[in-house]
Amino acid sequence: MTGLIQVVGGAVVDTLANPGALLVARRSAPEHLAGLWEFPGGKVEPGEAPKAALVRELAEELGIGVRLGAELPAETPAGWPLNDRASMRVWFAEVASGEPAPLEDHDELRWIRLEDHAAVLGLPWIPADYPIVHALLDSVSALVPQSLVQDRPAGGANAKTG
Ligand SMILES: Nc1nc2c([nH]c(=O)n2[C@H]2C[C@H](O)[C@@H](COP(=O)(O)OP(=O)(O)OP(=O)(O)O)O2)c(=O)[nH]1
Repeated sequence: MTGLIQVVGGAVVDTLANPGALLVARRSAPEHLAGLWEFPGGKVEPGEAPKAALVRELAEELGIGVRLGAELPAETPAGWPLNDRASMRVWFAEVASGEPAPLEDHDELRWIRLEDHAAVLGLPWIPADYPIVHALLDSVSALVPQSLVQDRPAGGANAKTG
């Protein structure tokens, strides 16, 4: 018997290649979560693959088609613990079709700049999401040097071209 509820969430960014902004969603229900921000997504249905569930949830909730990118690595295969019974796996995603709108479960959507860590962390998230948000910010910050290094010779800071 496994009582685990598998939840999937989307870290929807402006572009997967160079993420600068994250789409966050404010829950309108249930009452104890209303007003808190989250990664749009939801529960995987029986027999459904997690990534398919995420694509379905983002279409239902936001009216968008998405391209999924990498998964935000978590410590367990079930992802990030939300409570005793539920864990969430999170994938980066970008909008492939449609315009995000709060069609279901949310009353507001917002694009927030990822470089402004204080603003991102200052939102009232669902409490279980804070470790995920921290990991996401770390992961995106780590992307910047990698992309800057791409055109540089492999020799680091001492490598000179002239
Ligand atoms: N989608 C989402 N759910 C989260 C996050 N953080 C968090 O603790 N949760 C919790 C809230 C809910 O108890 C559960 C997800 O349930 P849900 O209500 O979004 O799932 P669903 O769309 O499939 O809805 P339903 O069929 O149960 O009505 O996970 C998050 O960032 N995103």
